[in-house]
Amino acid sequence: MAALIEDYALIGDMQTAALIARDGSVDWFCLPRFDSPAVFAGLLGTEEHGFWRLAPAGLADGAGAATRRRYRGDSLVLESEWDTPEGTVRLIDFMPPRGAGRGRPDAAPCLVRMVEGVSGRVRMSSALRMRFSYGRIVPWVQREHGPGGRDRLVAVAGPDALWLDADVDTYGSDLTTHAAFSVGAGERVTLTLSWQPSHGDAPPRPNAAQLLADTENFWSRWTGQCSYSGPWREAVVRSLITLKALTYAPTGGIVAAPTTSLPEEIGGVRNWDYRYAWLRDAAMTLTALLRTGYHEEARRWREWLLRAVAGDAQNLQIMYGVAGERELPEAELPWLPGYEKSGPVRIGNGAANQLQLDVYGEVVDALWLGQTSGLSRDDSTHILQMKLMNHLESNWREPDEGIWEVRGPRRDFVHSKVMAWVAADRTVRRLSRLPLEGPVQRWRALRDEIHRDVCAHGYDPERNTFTQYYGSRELDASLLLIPQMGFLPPSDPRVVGTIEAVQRELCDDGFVRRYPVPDGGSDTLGGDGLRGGEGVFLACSFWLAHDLALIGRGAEARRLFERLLALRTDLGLLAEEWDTRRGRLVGNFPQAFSHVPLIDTALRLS
Ligand SMILES: OC[C@H]1O[C@H](O[C@H]2O[C@H](CO)[C@@H](O)[C@H](O)[C@H]2O)[C@H](O)[C@@H](O)[C@@H]1O
Repeated sequence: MAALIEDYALIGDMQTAALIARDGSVDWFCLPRFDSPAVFAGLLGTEEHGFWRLAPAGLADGAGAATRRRYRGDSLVLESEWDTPEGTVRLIDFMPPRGAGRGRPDAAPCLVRMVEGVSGRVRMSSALRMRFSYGRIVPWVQREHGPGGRDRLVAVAGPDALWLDADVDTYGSDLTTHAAFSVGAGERVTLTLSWQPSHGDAPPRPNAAQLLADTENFWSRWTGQCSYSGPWREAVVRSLITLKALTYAPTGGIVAAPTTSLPEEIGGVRNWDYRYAWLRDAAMTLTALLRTGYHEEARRWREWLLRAVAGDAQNLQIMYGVAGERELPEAELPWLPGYEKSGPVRIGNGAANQLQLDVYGEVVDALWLGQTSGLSRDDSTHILQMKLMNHLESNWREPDEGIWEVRGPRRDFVHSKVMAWVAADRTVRRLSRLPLEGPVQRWRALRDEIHRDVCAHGYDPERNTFTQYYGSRELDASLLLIPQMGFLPPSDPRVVGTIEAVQRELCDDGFVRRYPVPDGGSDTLGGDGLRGGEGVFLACSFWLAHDLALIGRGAEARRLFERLLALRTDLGLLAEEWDTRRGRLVGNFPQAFSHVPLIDTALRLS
């Protein structure tokens, strides 16, 4: 059975990622890209769907969890240690970056597992069960004899080949590759798994010690660029590392999370594939990176955006594949039972074809921040921005699926209109600086018209709150972004009224739900077109802390922020949601959309 979501560690090479449980089991690993089929899908099924466990042998059932674990400094190199009756042993897990610009863009993706003896002599056991195509295909495994008895195993299934290099003997049984060995103090045993297309040549044998040094150097150079030195720095830097890990290095695209179908409710149906580049999530990520000194990522994402949108700027999609792919058909994988039986497991994402008008605002806002943060001026970006604005001018009155990607009827979501205002506002500001580049009067008129429309139709004067959509009485946590986006000042009574209404109606244990949903476990259809409930939404809870600070309730804001920080795992990671009843993280993991507002709120509070 898979571990608790909070028990997983993330390692990655900025093209894909792996999740490793406390007991040393890699239960999720897609190769060669984030959105490729998984070779270890035990996370969403059983051990039959693939895993690689490396841990001390002979520990009693249930006693397999590492005694302690941490990332080595500000890096994605994971260190797990077990104190056993035989002695202490350390396992170092990492993936060396192979991205463009670091000399080895085509290097084979590689998972390195190094076992180091700390004291005594500890018997170790490795069980490697490769199941390609999300746990469905047992590969054909062969031994290749190498010089000096250094054999390699190669596992082939269709287009994929995985090469296992081990310092110790391996043997096969139960369609699984095993190794049993021991390490004494000061000894090191390494096992590596490298992916290659099956038609390609054998990848070189990894030099693990060199790769470890390169990987640690990479992360220390990268985190060394961080300009943030305020309070909660450790949490901010870990969030930045996580966001960087979710960036697809060859193109600059950013995935929302490295997983699919971790449920928003244990046992529920709200299970989605997040291994794609949402414009909304990526734009927000960019603003967090820009504010903490990371300009190169912003420049590369801007180029990614231009390429992804190129050719069809009128039909902007709300998400793309990491290389800009448009077709992301949603399908179910019936052979996977789902995380703790939360089915269906889905790949692809039908939300790609939705209309979500807010993305225009998020994208133009990120471009604006880039412009004001010193990113070089770029004509193509300006042309794109004008095309987006032309489209928005004719379409902002349309009902849409909104920020939460509802699968119910389209509505005039207030947040979508507010973000349309943001797009017009940032365009006015840009053209006020560069008057020759466009018709500032036209965009000013549009901006003011949207503002009047939202205030007339999206605000309920009786209850003194903005509402979820025009004509509704319901609330929506995305309204918390109104003051953060500058639509109205924090001191405006309508803003304060909305924040207080969200606190009254959407809070659960002080954390914020996105909007009202049926009770957990219920079979009732919610307003979002889905059955069942979900946890409190961490991004929205950070937004509340941010707003409280904006309206001068700093102590309350800090208390909420600290409570949210306490929900992070021991390794500083956050999923999308929190189940207040079970006290567990739920939803895809780790989730950029949770780490971004963590950074924004820390910046605001500091
Ligand atoms: O709950 C319905 C929708 O949930 C997902 O969307 C959520 O995640 C996105 C990525 O982080 C985020 O941009 C969006 O605002 C969230 O609501 C899912 O991907 C959708 O397909 C689904 O309809």
